[in-house]
Amino acid sequence: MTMNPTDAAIATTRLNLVRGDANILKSITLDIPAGSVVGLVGRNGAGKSSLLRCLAGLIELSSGSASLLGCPSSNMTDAARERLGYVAQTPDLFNWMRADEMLAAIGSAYPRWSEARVKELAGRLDLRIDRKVSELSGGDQQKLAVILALAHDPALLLLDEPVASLDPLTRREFMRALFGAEGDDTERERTILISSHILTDLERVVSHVAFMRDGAIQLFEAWDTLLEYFRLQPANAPGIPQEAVVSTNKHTGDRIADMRRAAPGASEGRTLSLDELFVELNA
Ligand SMILES: Nc1ncnc2c1ncn2[C@@H]1O[C@H](COP(=O)(O)OP(=O)(O)OP(=O)(O)O)[C@@H](O)[C@H]1O
Repeated sequence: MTMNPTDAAIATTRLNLVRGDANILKSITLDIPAGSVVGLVGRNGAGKSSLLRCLAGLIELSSGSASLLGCPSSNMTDAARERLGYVAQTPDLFNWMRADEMLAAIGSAYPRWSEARVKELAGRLDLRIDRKVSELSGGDQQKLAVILALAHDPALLLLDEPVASLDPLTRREFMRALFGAEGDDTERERTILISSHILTDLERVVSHVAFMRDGAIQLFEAWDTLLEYFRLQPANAPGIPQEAVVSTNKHTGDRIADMRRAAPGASEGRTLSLDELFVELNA
C-alpha cells in the first residue's frame, strides 16, 4: 500500500486521555501528512509520551479517534503494524537474551526485516550485538531499541526521546541514519514523529513542529513557516494586532507574533531558533 504524499499518515480527532481525575491529553486534533518529519516538543509532563503511546495503540483513548496509515490505532491490522516502528522512552527489552538473539526473535515477525540493515545500523551506531542485553549500557540499550524499530524499514516511525542517552557522536550518526539521504524511495516516503528535548538536533531535520503544553497541542506548524513568520516582538512594538499574537511572555511582556497577521509597516521583529521559540511559548 503506497500512500499519496497528500494523505495523512497520522490523523487524530478530539483525542482525549483521562486517568482518574487527570485529563492527560485534551482534545488533540492533528493531521500529519505522509512524508513529514514532525518534532514533538514540550516541557516535562506536557503529554508527549502519552500521545505517542496512544498512537502506537499501547493505551486506549478515553474518547476521540486516532488513525495511523489509514488504520484506527485501537485496531491496527497486521499489515499496518508491520509498517510501524516505535521506540519507547524506556525500551522494553529481552534482558535474558543476547542482542543478536533478540534482533532475530523480533525480526522473524517482520517480512520486510533486513539483516543487512541491522548490520549497517549496528556499525553506524557502534553497537556490539553479540553481548547480553542486560549487560549493555543505558545508551547501548537505546541503540538496540532504535535498531529494532528501524530494521524493517517502517513507513511510520514514532520515536519517544530516542537520543536522550546517546553521546553526541552517536546522536549525530543516529540522525544521519534516520534522515540521511540514502537514495531509496521508502526513505523519502517515511513519516516520523519524534519527541526530543534536544532542539538544536531537531531543527536541522524537521519539516513540522508540534508544541505541546498541559496535554494540548499549543501550536502545529511547518518549520519553514515558523522561521519565516513567527517573530519576537517587544511589548510596545507597533502594528501587532491581538489576532497576530501567538503568545505573550508573562515576565518580559515580549510577544510572539504571526507576521502574516501583522499590520502593513509593522516592525519585522526577530527570527527565533527552535530553542528560543520553545522558551517564549512556555514563559
Ligand atoms: N498512568 C497515569 N496516571 C495518571 N497520570 C499519568 C499517567 N501517566 C502519565 N501521567 C501524567 O500525564 C502527564 C503527561 O505525562 P507524559 O509522560 O506523557 O509527559 P511527557 O511530555 O512525555 O514528559 P517528559 O518530557 O518528562 O518525558 C504527566 O503529568 C504525568 O504525570
